[in-house]
Amino acid sequence: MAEEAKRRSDGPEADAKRQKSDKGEVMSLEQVLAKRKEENKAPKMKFVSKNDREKHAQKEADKQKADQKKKAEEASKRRKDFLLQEEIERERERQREREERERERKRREEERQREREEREKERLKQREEKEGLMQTSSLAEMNLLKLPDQERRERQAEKELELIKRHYLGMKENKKKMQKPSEKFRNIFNFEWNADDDTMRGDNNPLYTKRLEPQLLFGRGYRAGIDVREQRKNNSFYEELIAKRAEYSGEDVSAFVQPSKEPLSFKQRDIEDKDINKTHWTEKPVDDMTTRDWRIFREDFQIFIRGGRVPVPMRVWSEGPLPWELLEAVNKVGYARPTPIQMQAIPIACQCRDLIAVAETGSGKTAAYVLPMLSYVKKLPKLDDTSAQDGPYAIILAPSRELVIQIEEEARKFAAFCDCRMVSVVGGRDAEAQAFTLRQGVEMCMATPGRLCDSLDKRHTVLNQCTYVVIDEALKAAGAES
Ligand SMILES: Nc1ncnc2c1ncn2[C@@H]1O[C@H](COP(=O)(O)OP(=O)(O)OP(=O)(O)O)[C@@H](O)[C@H]1O
Repeated sequence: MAEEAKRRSDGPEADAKRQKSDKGEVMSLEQVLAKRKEENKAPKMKFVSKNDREKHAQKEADKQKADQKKKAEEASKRRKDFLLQEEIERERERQREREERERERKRREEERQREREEREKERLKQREEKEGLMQTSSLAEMNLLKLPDQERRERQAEKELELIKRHYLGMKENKKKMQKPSEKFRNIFNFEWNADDDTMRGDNNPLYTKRLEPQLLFGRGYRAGIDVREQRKNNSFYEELIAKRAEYSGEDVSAFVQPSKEPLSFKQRDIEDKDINKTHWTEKPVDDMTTRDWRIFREDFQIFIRGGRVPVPMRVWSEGPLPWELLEAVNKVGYARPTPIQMQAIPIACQCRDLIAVAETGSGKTAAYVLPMLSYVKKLPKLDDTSAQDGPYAIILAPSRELVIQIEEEARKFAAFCDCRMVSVVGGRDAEAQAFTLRQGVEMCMATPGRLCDSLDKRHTVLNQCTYVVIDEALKAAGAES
């Protein structure tokens, strides 16, 4: 553009000169002017209809699209070629590795084969040497080395035949006798004592005239360390004692003498057992219940026990250890049968044994510990003005006020029948009234741990004679305290 502008500004003369220098010939001024006029002539305007313009635009767009498509195809082809090339390269690499591995395997195989062959050779060599040695030694053994060949072969065959016979016909070989060390040294320490030299014979010593025998009938007449059943067969300790007693005092002792039982045979015992086991526990009186029946009973009610000498459960209230007043109370309250926890826990608790009982909610745990507690308290002397100062006989601890009140309600159902007084010591109630009742004297006290400690601190009561403690929801109660 800058060149064009310069050319125009220079004028026709400079232009003519340039033309001349360009082509090697000089143009006339007119020619230059004509040419410039020609060049400066405005381009001829041409009318293009809208349709044509649209067609043109469409053509342009198609062209562009085709170009783009072509470019995309080319790029895709290039990419495919590239990937193909890469894949080929990779395959070549893999092939190379395979060949390498194969070569390595072959080399190792050859090496192993060589080693094997060497070992085999070595073994053969050793065997040959050994056989040679053996042959020489066996020949030497038979004194055949110096013999001529024919004779040696005959002797060797004889020897072989003898060996075969010994092996297959079981001919005995005289083994060399070995002497045991104990036999060897037996005769070394041989004390030649005279029988008269034995001082233990005690011909003269009065100590040994009567040998000491263990006191068989000491205590109950059994010797320790010897089977008791065996001893019992021969022992008449009690019979002798009873006979002596009868002789001495002239008493009738027939009641003490037990008729000896003839032991039953296993078969008889089986028959008896079967007869007893035929009846179900529901049809048996309590005295006929066997250990097996009690086991079935516990299984039926899902009672699981731990501990030693656990008393049998009560099947019905009347079979239990509760006094008649409490049985009447239970009847009045309307508890027809004991629940499983009551069946097992009441007989244990009535023996005043420590007990941990676990049962689901609403299974009658409260009655299971309240009834034995009432039974225990009932047997103790009634509290008077003096003994009331030593506090209650029994306490029940529960973690919450609501539970204590619930326990009190349950206990009151039965307490009236055995004239037992009780109080619940909980928060939210008149503390003075509770202290007053405690001082008046109560056999049973239900309390939350916190409030009971409070009462003890304030000297409302003491626990000088409390020997029966129940902790309901023990885990929670412990948690509440801590
Ligand atoms: N032998 C029984 N026969 C019929 N009802 C019973 C018997 N024993 C207890 N019950 C009743 O069963 C209900 C639940 O008893 P209880 O509150 O003692 O159960 P629980 O196991 O102590 O429950 P929780 O775990 O909530 O303290 C009470 O209403 C009680 O009167």
